[in-house]
Amino acid sequence: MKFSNSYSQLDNVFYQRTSPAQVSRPQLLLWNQELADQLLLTGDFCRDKALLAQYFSGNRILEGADPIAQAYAGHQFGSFNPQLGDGRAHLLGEVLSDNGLRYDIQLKGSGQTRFSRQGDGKCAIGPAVREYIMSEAMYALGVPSSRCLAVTATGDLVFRETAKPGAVVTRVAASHIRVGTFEYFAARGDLESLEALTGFAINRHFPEITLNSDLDRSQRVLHFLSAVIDKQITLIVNWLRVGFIHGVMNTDNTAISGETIDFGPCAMMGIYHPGTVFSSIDTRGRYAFGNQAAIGQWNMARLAEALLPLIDEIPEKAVALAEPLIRQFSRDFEQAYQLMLANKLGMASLTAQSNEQAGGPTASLAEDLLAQMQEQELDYTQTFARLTLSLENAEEAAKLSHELGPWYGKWRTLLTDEGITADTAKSLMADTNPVVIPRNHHVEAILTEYEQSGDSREIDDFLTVLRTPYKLLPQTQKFQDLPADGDRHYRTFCGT
Ligand SMILES: Nc1ncnc2c1ncn2[C@@H]1O[C@H](COP(=O)(O)OP(=O)(O)OP(=O)(O)O)[C@@H](O)[C@H]1O
Ligand SMILES: [Mg+2]
Repeated sequence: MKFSNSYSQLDNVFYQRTSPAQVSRPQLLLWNQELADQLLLTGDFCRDKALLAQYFSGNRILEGADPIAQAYAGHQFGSFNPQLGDGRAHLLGEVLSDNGLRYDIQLKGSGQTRFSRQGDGKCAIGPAVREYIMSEAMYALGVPSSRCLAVTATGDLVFRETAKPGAVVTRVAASHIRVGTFEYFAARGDLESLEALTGFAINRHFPEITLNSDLDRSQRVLHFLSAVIDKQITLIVNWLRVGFIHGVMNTDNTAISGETIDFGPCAMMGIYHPGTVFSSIDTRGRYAFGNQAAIGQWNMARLAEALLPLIDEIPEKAVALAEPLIRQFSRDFEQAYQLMLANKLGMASLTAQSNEQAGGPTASLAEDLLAQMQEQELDYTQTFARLTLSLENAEEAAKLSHELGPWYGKWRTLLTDEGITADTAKSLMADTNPVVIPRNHHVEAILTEYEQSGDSREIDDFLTVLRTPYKLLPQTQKFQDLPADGDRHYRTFCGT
């Protein structure tokens, strides 16, 4: 593994240089060979589980790594906390992947740092394995996401409500720069670091902005903000496409790269309802399924605020330049969201009328379906998968026509009117509507079983199914049945 360490070459206000904690008995629990191959991780040590456990528990440091804990701040449930940072994570460095892109390799659960506050710096096996499963599922679903290379048991206990076995999860992401990283320097009035961070983030994620020599500083920063907003829109539209609820969309959990990070209290929506919330601490539903776009926009407004001093020295002027980009979020999101729903219904673009006016036939057809799903308490994933199937299966079509009433006929008529054949619609829908999601009750059952038996075969089976979410495998059904209680009693917790 060949590291570069561009982040740790920034000024030391950006991080604390610190080593992961030593652990008692490291044991490799999960290893992601496909990801290792993509990261061009070769060499004998990759075949030596004991050695991998040493490296990915933090007991040994890979050659060339320069471990740091990154500083960041963040708005948590709307309140600003100026001092967060990696309280239980160590960034080892960056590697070049087979796609020519640079990825961070970070250990999480790897011990205390200067940013730990009251925390123990650790992670239990359950949340570590959960992050591995959920992030791999998201990646396979085609949703921008951080991924996991490994989960390593530490052999040490972690004290939560009870004593639990500890683990270190190795996370891979395009970077770990968060909206909260910008807020950290803005709140301190450290404009020099803010500018350095912005330059770093632009080089790393949007090099085309650096290459455009026509832009002055203000324009570069505005282009950057706009590019981050576009990525957030794409991310959230994808979450809504597959029924993902992040659960803790604080600005410290919002990556500039536009990837899903921090899988602490996340969950999947079964029965469609925009108010769906599973996180035990989200008592007011701030991060409910249907609120995610509005929160995404709110988070982008926090990023814009942090960037204001780089946009113009005169605050009013800076606001006047940044504000239209934040307002544009709503329009761009709506467009992307409606297009995504159209795709879920087999239409590659919004119909001509929908493009001209909000509430055109495609948009209202989709809205009507969602309203009906909500009222009839239908499963989101299953309903779209059944609609897909119904295009080639008359029996399914008859059933749906009965269950959904006139809506079904209206949809088929619109497809015909738009000149879209059943085959064309079906192939688009099959690529847009997953038949497999990491259903909450299965994720929990698998984690419980694993914590009791230590046998990872069931996890492997589950992952095999999750890795082909648009295809039914013989063993798929086993992991796709619906929970008896419709997830009404399901709760998630931050993995702290
Ligand atoms: N057990 C812990 N020990 C020390 N710090 C912690 C612990 N758990 C969380 N924190 C810190 O609390 C803050 C918020 O935690 P949060 O649950 O959002 O993040 P996380 O799951 O630790 O990490 P990430 O966002 O990197 O996935 C972060 O600064 C995090 O480092
Ligand atoms: Mg976090």
